Amino acid sequence: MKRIADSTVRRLSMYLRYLEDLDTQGQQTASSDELAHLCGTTPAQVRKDLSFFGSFGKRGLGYPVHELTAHLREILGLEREWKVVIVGAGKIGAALANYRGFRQRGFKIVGVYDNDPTKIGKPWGEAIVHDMADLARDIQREEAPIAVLAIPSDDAQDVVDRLVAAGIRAILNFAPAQITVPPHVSLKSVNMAMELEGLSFALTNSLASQGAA
Ligand SMILES: NC(=O)c1ccc[n+]([C@@H]2O[C@H](COP(=O)([O-])OP(=O)(O)OC[C@H]3O[C@@H](n4cnc5c(N)ncnc54)[C@H](O)[C@@H]3O)[C@@H](O)[C@H]2O)c1
Repeated sequence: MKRIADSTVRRLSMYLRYLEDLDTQGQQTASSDELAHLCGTTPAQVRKDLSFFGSFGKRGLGYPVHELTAHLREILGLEREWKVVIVGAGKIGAALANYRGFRQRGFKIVGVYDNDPTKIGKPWGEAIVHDMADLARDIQREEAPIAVLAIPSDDAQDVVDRLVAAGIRAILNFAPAQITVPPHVSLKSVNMAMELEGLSFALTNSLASQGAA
C-alpha cells in the first residue's frame, strides 16, 4: 500500500460525505469542479487525490456518484464494523459515547473504562463503566482494534502502553500529552486548541489582507 498523506485521507472522508448526500438526492454524476467547490479545494486536487486509487470517472462525464461512494467507503475501510473502547468516563468520554454518529458510520463502542471506584459498575448513558482491571481481557475477547483515550495527561502514556500490550491497533487520543506508540499502531491526537489556533490564523490573515486592500 502506497503511503498516503493524512491530509489526503481527510479530503477522501470529506468527498465521501458530499457524495453520500448527492447519492441520496439521486444525482448520477459529479464533476471534479463540483466536488472541489463543495469541499473547499481545487478540481486539480480532487483529480489528484482520486487518481491515487485508480481511474474513476470519464473525462467530460464526471465521476459516477454511486460507484465512487462505494469505492471511497471501501478505500476508507468503512465496509465493516469497527469495535471501539473508550478509556475515561468523564466529560469528553461521555460526549463521545453518546454521539450517535459513530454508530451510524460503523464504529461500535463495546466498552467504557475508568479507574475511579465511584464510577465503576455504575450506569453511564446506555453503558456501564468497567474497571480498568478488565480492559486487556475485554479488548482481547471483543477483538476491539480501536481505543479512544479521554483521561488526563498524567497517566496517558501508561494507559496507551497497556492498550498496545492488549492488542489495540489504533488510538484516538484527546489527552494533551506527547504519546509514543510502536510502528504497528496508528495514533491520532485531537487538539481543539490547535484547531482554534488555525481559525485564529485564518482570521488574523484575512483581517490583515482586508487592511492591506
Ligand atoms: N483534545 C481536546 O481538544 C480536548 C478538549 C478538552 C479536554 N481534553 C482532554 O481530554 C481529557 C479528558 O477530559 P475530561 O474533561 O473528559 O476530563 P474528566 O476529568 O471529566 O474525565 C477524565 C476521566 O478519566 C478518568 N481517569 C483518570 N485517570 C485514569 C486512568 N489512569 N485510567 C482510567 N481512567 C482514568 C477519571 O476518573 C475521569 O472519569 C483530558 O486530558 C483533557 O485535558 C482534550
